[in-house]
Amino acid sequence: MSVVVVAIDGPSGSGKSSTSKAVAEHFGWAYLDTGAMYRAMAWAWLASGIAIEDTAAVAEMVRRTDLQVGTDPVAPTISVDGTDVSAAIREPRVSAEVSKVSSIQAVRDDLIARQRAVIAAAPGGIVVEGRDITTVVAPDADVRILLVADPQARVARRAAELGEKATGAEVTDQVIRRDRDDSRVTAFTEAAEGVTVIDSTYDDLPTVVGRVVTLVEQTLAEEH
Ligand SMILES: Nc1ncnc2c1ncn2[C@@H]1O[C@H](COP(=O)(O)OP(=O)(O)OP(=O)(O)O)[C@@H](O)[C@H]1O
Ligand SMILES: Nc1ccn([C@H]2C[C@H](O)[C@@H](COP(=O)(O)O)O2)c(=O)n1
Repeated sequence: MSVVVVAIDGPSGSGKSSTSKAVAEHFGWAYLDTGAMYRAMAWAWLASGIAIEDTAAVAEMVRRTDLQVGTDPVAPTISVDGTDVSAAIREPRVSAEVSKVSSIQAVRDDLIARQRAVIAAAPGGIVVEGRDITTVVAPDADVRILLVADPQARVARRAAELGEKATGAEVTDQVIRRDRDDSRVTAFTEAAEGVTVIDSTYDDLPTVVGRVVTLVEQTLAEEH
């Protein structure tokens, strides 16, 4: 039996992680946060002392790094060479630097191969979220969604989530500047052909989850 793949892309703060986890949990499927993989490699790079300009050395470090990703949507985990970095990769210092690492093509090639291996090994189904899932990682996914929201809503959500852990300037940087940098290497600002756009600006999380679940159910019913 083949794996059901739901691919969700979108800008920072549009709700990809929250929505994907809830949809995966609803169906009893796995969940893959590809952004966490880039964050984990950025965390490793920050500890390495390698100059970012030496892209070959950064890519080699990534190639040698053991990355373990847990795909339980209720308790996703991620570790680098045996160290649990689940909390550390969310720190503002990682958010501020991750785009430098994720914009190195050799790093992307390495992580995309690992992402495809996780997808292929998923039992039953998997919800995969990121920036290039609908276009590069899994363009043949059963369901492909671009989850968007207005920049003001995304900044407000991130600010509420981080509270005193980040200043207003850091929040704006994490959302607006990061999207600008990330969109140079991944195409998540426009929906590719066959991708369904879901706008979460005015809908709360349960409503958005319900829309995705309905879309998945309709698509699977049409496939059979
Ligand atoms: N539909 C929604 N309405 C209101 N708040 C939401 C909604 N969806 C998600 N949120 C909240 O917005 C914040 C960002 O959501 P989430 O982390 O899922 O976004 P994301 O797209 O995965 O972001 P990033 O790509 O930066 O990791 C979280 O605090 C989450 O609880
Ligand atoms: N498929 C992906 C997923 C993520 N990235 C990059 C871009 C983001 O700035 C960074 C962290 O992702 P987030 O945790 O905010 O979703 O990783 C990418 O290039 N491709």
